[in-house]
Amino acid sequence: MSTRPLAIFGGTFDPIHIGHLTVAWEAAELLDAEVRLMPANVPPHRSPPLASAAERVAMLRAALAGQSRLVLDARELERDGPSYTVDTLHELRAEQGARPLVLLLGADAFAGLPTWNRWRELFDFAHVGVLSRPGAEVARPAVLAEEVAARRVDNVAALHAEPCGKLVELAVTPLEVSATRIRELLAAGRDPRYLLPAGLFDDPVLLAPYRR
Ligand SMILES: Nc1ncnc2c1ncn2[C@@H]1O[C@H](COP(=O)(O)OP(=O)(O)OP(=O)(O)O)[C@@H](O)[C@H]1O
Ligand SMILES: O=C(O)c1ccc[n+]([C@@H]2O[C@H](COP(=O)([O-])O)[C@@H](O)[C@H]2O)c1
Repeated sequence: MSTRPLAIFGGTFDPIHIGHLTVAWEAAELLDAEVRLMPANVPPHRSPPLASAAERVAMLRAALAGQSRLVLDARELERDGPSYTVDTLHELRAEQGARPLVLLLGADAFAGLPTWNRWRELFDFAHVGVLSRPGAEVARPAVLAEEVAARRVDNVAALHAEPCGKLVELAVTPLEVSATRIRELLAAGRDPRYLLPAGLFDDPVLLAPYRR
């Protein structure tokens, strides 16, 4: 079997920035996958976002306009309570049959995986693609290192051949950009225009959550 994978890139996207877009785009190329950006309604393990779900979706729509390789999947906004990834992948697996699913995670998010809800089950539903991120070259906890050793493949073809269970490290262009930094700049009255996607940086309504 070889089917074009479906890759999921979840995040708070408060706001979406050029780091997200660059790594998602490169993952789509490297994996030859459809990539869906999936905003979390209630992101587990962090304080609530400054922008509402509707505001974050409006920013995602503006950021994704004009191309078709990266698409929005807003399904988590329809669920109340913490947006646990295992629940989302369970739902996607039921929809997608045996199609390969790939959960994309920045290296910082991946390092925290053992704290996630039912984290080992994630591999029963999807492969994991770890996206390099500058500043996230931290030691991985031992349980995670064991999981990596058992599941790691170097060739993305292995991800096309099976529906789930493998792990691949994707060397994407390192961009030291974070939503935290962008929020800080906007709150200070600065203009981080080139850290933001076109379609966002000149829109006072979309950026209002960070200036109020
Ligand atoms: N510059 C980047 N390079 C690689 N991965 C990134 C980058 N920015 C974000 N990610 C990844 O995108 C996903 C969603 O991240 P998130 O929306 O929390 O953005 P963030 O910039 O990390 O935000 P914050 O600063 O608010 O924590 C996570 O898997 C994260 O690791
Ligand atoms: O399922 C979990 O327990 C879990 C814990 C922390 C984060 N996540 C997901 O990881 C993605 C990135 O989270 P964040 O906080 O870095 O934006 C987002 O889709 C979250 O819903 C999921």
